[in-house]
Amino acid sequence: MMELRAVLARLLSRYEFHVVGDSELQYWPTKPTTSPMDLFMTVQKRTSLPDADTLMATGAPGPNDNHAVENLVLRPLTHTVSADKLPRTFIVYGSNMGTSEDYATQMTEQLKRMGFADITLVSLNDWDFGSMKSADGRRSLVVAITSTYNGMPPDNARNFAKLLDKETRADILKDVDFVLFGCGNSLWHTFLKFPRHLYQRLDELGATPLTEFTAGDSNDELDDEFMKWSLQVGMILTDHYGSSVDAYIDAVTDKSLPYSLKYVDNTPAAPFRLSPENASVKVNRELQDVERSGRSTRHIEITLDDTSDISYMTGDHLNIYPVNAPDVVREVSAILELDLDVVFELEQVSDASRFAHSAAAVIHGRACTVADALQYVCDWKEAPSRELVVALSETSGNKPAYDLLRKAAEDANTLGKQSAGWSAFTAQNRTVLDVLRTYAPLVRQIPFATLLHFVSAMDPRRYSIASCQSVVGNEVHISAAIVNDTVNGRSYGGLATEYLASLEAGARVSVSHLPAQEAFHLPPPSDVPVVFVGAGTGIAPFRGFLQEMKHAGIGGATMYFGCRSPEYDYLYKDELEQYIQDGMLSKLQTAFSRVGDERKYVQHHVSQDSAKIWSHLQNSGRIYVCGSADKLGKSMTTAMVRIFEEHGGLSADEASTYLSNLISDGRYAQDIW
Ligand SMILES: Cc1cc2nc3c(=O)[nH]c(=O)nc-3n(C[C@H](O)[C@H](O)[C@H](O)COP(=O)(O)O)c2cc1C
Repeated sequence: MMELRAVLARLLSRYEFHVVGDSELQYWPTKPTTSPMDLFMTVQKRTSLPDADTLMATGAPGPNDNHAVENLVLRPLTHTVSADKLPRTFIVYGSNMGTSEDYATQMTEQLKRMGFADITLVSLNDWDFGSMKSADGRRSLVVAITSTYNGMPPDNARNFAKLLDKETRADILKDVDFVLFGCGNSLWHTFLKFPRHLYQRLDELGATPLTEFTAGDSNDELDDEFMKWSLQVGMILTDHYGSSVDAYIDAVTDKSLPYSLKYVDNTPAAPFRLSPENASVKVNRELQDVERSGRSTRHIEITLDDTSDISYMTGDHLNIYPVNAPDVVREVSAILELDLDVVFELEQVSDASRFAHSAAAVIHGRACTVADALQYVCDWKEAPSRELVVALSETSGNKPAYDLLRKAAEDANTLGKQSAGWSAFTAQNRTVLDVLRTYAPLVRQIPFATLLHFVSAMDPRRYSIASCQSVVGNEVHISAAIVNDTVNGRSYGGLATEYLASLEAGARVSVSHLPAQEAFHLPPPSDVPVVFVGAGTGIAPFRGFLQEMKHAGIGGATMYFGCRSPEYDYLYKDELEQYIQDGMLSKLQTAFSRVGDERKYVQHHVSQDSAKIWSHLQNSGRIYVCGSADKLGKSMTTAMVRIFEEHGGLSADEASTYLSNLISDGRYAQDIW
């Protein structure tokens, strides 16, 4: 796809395109900006070039009068603007889990290579947007990339968002052009809420959007959408500011690799870990009757080192840094024919990286053994990247045995990841490890540094904390559902959960603490009643809340808990029944989905209790929901909207707004994934 765009850019800089006829263009309804229907053009070699400076000064149309074409024409090379004439650029991001930050780093690299010299990369909180008004009328460019959490800004954008909303000077950003990419997940009721809000506020404060609002969905092909957007933005900026077309083409097609590998003699001073080992496993026990359920959920108690400096609130999250199993490490080293004890360093030889979160980017700067790289850094269980598949296909020659691989690479480059070729390939090669196994001879032709560049570093996995620190002291408890899918006769264990399941008492682990959103904590003791709704391991934070309530001597909570059967996966049954005896729970409603003919889920019970739920909310009550976004989060949203329609006499729209207001007031708090 990148190559096609680059070819397009070259064509546009060398030829004039004129649309035949003057009727208004119609677009395919599903792609209203990118896919025109029945578009016919004449093509002529450029003989005279439009004057870029005149165009920029007057905004006058170029030699192509047709609007659709005018928007696409890239300025010719002879009028390339020097770096100091290009705008000062702020690449600003809001990100909790690193995706938007990663994309912002990639945009920084792309823009640098396009010739933009004055670039500042900062989180939204660190961006001083109040000082953007220019003294000399020179324009600035803002490239904003942000996610959203429960419809709110990410943590490193929260303070910024408060200032932005307070800002009343309508022209404060009048010297600013901006482009924005939103990251979200369509499973959330508040899909892309903050990125949309940011786009609107930047516009209201006088900034000029250079593209329409664009976003991706992490429940779909987020990376693909970002890639398309970054290429489109590159073209638009080249056109708008007159930067070099060739530099743009080089920036988006440069395949030079950023790292070279050097083997070194000395053993690294310290083992290579993404985060230091700072805790030990105390207990790791099964919560289900595995024989009957066929599934496993582990209750894990972790003792924090005194030096770990972790203090948490009930309802917060714990990050666990996964470690690859020793047999995977041995297998990968055998495939790569690498000695595990060898020590290497990576040297940066170019800034061409589009993978800020690659294993190579993380290792770069420190000596590392092959063993540590394979065990503690590389994510062998992630889906293969397009770049890895393309690199392998380039070494595959014409052998028919590699047809599937070549077709995948070709389709991914031209049609994207929805294409038949890519889908057929990933159906058989779900993980990088699968690819290494299937294409071992090709993998060995790729330098190790290149492989490290195409494989991500393992992300920590986040678990809801299932304990209250006032009760358990220097411990932290979690409940982990162990993922184990079988596809094509192969077993695919979850990266972190398979690791967690394997941990024995005494095992050392790396953990860190993540605060939950403000609303997902218990209200002050004297305050309002609470309702907990959870399914499966969604019970975890409520176990912590109930410990806290007992510790504080508070009672009266209502709990809806869903699982399959009281016989085999009723997690923490004894503890919950004890909380009823002790009065922390005044009502415990269970929903069993595999008992009897009728499948019952928690939302059905919540709907049945609609009058109570409505009156609970009228009495300033709070509702907490924890479980899968797809299954529980969505159906609870539907159930709540119906309750508001029925008891509040609200229309569907009003009921949705009512729910949104409860969420922003922190009275309907969700911890869903
Ligand atoms: C606890 C939690 C809450 C989330 N809330 C929302 C939301 O309200 N709306 C949305 O569109 N996406 C939501 N998401 C999805 C993230 O915004 C999405 O995964 C995004 O790509 C993360 O980007 P980041 O790594 O830059 O933070 C949520 C994800 C989590 C884990």
